[in-house]
Amino acid sequence: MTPHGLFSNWPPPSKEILKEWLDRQGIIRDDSLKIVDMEDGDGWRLISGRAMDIGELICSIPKTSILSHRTSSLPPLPPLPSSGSCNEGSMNSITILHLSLCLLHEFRLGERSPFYGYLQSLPRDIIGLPIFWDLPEVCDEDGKEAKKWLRGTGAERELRVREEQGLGLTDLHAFYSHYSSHLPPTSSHPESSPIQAFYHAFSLISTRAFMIDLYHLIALCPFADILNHHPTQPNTSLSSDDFVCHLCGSLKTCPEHDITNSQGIAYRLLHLIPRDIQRIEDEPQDTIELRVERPIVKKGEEVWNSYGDGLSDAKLLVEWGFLGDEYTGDGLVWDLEDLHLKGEGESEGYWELVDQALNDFTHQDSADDEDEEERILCGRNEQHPILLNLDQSGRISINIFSLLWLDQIRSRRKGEEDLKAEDLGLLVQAIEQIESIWKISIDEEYTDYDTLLIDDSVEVIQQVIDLLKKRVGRMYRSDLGEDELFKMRDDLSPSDKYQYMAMTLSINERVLINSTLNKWNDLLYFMIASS
Ligand SMILES: C[S@@+](CC[C@H](N)C(=O)[O-])C[C@H]1O[C@@H](n2cnc3c(N)ncnc32)[C@H](O)[C@@H]1O
Repeated sequence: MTPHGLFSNWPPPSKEILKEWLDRQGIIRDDSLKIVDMEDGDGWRLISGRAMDIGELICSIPKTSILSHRTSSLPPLPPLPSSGSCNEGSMNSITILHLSLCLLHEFRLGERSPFYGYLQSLPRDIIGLPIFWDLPEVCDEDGKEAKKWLRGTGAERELRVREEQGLGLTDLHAFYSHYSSHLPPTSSHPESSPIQAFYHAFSLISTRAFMIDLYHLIALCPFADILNHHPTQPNTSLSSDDFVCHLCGSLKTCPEHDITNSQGIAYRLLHLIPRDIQRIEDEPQDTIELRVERPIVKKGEEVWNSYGDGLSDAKLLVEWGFLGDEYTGDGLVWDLEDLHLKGEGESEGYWELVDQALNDFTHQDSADDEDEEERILCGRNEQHPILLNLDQSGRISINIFSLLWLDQIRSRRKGEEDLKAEDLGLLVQAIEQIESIWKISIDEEYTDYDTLLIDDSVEVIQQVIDLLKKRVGRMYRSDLGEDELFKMRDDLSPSDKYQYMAMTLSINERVLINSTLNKWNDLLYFMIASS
């Protein structure tokens, strides 16, 4: 049993109690939707009893029924003694930790919580997120072994990012040791709860809370949180008007807090077309909706949500505790330190140079370009233009190549000369040249190519190869081949579920890196042999 001390007298989760509670809250659901058990018996999912077309309503949830720090009865928190810097990351972490405390408070209230009908439906054990894998009392020996397999993977990086944002295990401890005495005693919990109770609440917030609006910030959305995530073909996503009054949460113009225009409409609504403003002003209540988007829902099949676009397996594992079956996301990501460019690459001037060179250079992914998958470099990521990654198709980002190439020019000149405008022109030529040599090498047509820039490019190719080798070399049991690893994973006992996920992630990343390494080695060999 999970040692959090919660739910000792609670009957098992009941779908009926949940449905009655949802009805009382005015949460509207399509009649054909059915809550059923997950195939492995661990949790629930949603099935549709009929085909549903695009635009049809799956559910509508009044914001009064969501569980946020605004709707919880936990008294407002006093400030942390030293909240340090108040950047976006730390605000985000405080919001998550605060809502975890609110949820724990509601659990401690038990049947006296107005959310009881919903709370009783939630998982009773701590969700085994990787942040807890080192704790045998939460994740047994399986977690400890699994943690080793995360070494060098994207999940290790995601865990580091979470720590930098103030969501590491030590942050959970610091927050809870400061605020646990702030939890009011309840009839079933007159004493403070152990840290494991806070872990449990945190694991539920990490895996189930959604961003709602400027007033509630993040919240648990009953019923909407039954939907599982589909990485590539979700049927729906949660929609909430987030531009509410941040003081009272009103979506329609609020006479008390809003600054209005001459027609009495709040400025925060003026980005909308008049028809939508009218709809908002006339609506009796503000709701969160899930509607069928693309593709349509099929009869008898699961209705899938999207927890976010392009979420990588590493992120899904760290924040939601599972792996998707399909590869999405940015692939493998490097930092400037990994490229030994921390100093230079961090300076804006350096990125400006790369930007200047690449801005006019069209090497963006385009669906109608048949050769796209055959390239050795991938274009810049629209959302993160300075991302240093290896994409899921085994292409190194043009940013990595560019930074290494400029660095190669600088080191050839031994720092005696700054980079010049002509160098940017040469960089673009080098990119085009690498692509065309790669194409010649795979087409096996031994055509002549211009050998200008070859020496520098060969150096850069060596560095890309080193970068990839180093990444695999850092992984746990990097001495083992892919076949041995697959066998080891498939021989695991069914109870070693964390090891299974961690090994799967680690093996998938190795397969991607090794296939990319083969391509760059082939390219290097071809260039040396044909020059
Ligand atoms: C918002 S809840 C969804 C409801 C969940 N099935 C339940 O019964 O509690 C998110 C959790 O569901 C599970 N989940 C969601 N999508 C999944 C998927 N595609 N495959 C496996 N598990 C998934 C993960 O455990 C995740 O942390």
